[in-house]
Amino acid sequence: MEANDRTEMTVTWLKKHRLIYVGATRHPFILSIRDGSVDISAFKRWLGQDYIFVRAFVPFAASVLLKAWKESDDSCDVDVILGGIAALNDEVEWFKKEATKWSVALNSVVSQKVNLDYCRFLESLMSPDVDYTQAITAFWAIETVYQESFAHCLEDGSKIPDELKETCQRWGNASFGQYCHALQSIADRQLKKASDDVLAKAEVNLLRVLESEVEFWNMSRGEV
Ligand SMILES: Cc1ncc(CNC=O)c(N)n1
Repeated sequence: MEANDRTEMTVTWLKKHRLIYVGATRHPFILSIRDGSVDISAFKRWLGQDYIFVRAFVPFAASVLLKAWKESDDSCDVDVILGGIAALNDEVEWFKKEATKWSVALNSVVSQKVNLDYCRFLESLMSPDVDYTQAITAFWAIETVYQESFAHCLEDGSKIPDELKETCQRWGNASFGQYCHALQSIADRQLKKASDDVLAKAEVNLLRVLESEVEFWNMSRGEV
């Protein structure tokens, strides 16, 4: 590959940073859901913390939508992102229902440091100084880690406990996969025409997302 080949930048980056990507998408927590050995207290911790994260992810998604509307040459981007926001609306309700099922009191969950740091990072990406290319690349990466992780749980040979199937289906289903691919195409199109400076920043942000996702799973297992 030529050093300046910008075709499918996201694919190039995921190859380059494969170890951390695999760390985020094949984490022991995910593997334990897949093989049925998951510690239920870890699952409940994840549920409470992820609800806090998702609530911060909603305004981030809204900021990406705003940037798409202002900066994108293709009005379809707004539709893709709006679809993501609609899914988030369902997701917030799902978390409430799921929390009741597992007796997790969402309003008394205290955000852990890893989660606070990740939410603060999201907030930094909401700044108007961060351009659409950087924002959409981070957005794609965040959604894709969950899609890849939970889709792996659903692959052949899995022994997911019945009561966790819905969780895996939420992010592992085919239509969420298509949505992630649509985000990836948008990110690749934007990265192709970005300045070297924006490209460098987008890659740093991608690494930050992948590291944060690994830490989020570690936290869920009670390891931080
Ligand atoms: C920590 C984390 N990363 C990604 C997602 C998936 N995006 C929205 O739901 C999520 N829920 N939580």
